[in-house]
Amino acid sequence: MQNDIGRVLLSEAEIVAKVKELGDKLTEEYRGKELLVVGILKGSNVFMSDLIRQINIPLKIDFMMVSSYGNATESTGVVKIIKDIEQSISGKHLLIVEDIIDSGLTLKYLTEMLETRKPASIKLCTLLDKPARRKENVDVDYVGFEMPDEFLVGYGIDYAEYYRNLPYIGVLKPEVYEK
Ligand SMILES: O=P(O)(O)OC[C@H]1O[C@H](OP(=O)(O)OP(=O)(O)O)[C@H](O)[C@@H]1O
Ligand SMILES: Nc1nc2[nH]cnc2c(=O)[nH]1
Repeated sequence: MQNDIGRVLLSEAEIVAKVKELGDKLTEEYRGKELLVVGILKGSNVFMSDLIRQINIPLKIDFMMVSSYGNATESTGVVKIIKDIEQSISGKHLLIVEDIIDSGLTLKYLTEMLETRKPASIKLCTLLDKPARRKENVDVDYVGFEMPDEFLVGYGIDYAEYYRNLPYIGVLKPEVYEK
């Protein structure tokens, strides 16, 4: 698996430091508020697990699972909800956690849909952002790293469901796609 990585763009240590920095900011932002952290599966799983342990106030967690990419490297633009949040979000402060924002199609759809359920607020936190790829304008409140327009894997982010367990973010060697 490690042999398939052409270049490491973000090391494990850089990610750990950034997650701590984000956790400190979120602790201050949500102190005294009823916080529900919602991870968008599957990609956010690794980031979310690390992030919530750096937020030092009471909080609840939930997950949504949506599908927009399948095994493709380009968004299809069609967002399908596979698993929904299992509790009422009315009056709660929602923090949506993503691993990566690319076209913005997934979050645009999700935030508009969740707004109709009348939460107290919705904010977005993503580890990685690729602003050059944006097709829909979404306001992202917390961004770990801005990334170039390359297909990334690792730290929860997959190619054909593999590489999610890499502790760093990298790009694959071109020959991996030819397999
Ligand atoms: O801004 P967008 O272009 O909409 O892309 C972002 C979405 O793509 C990725 O998920 P993916 O569909 O690959 O599913 P996964 O999280 O299960 O890997 C990522 O986790 C975001 O949810
Ligand atoms: N694996 C992967 N999925 C994505 N979804 C949106 N952007 C990306 C990316 O760079 N890599």
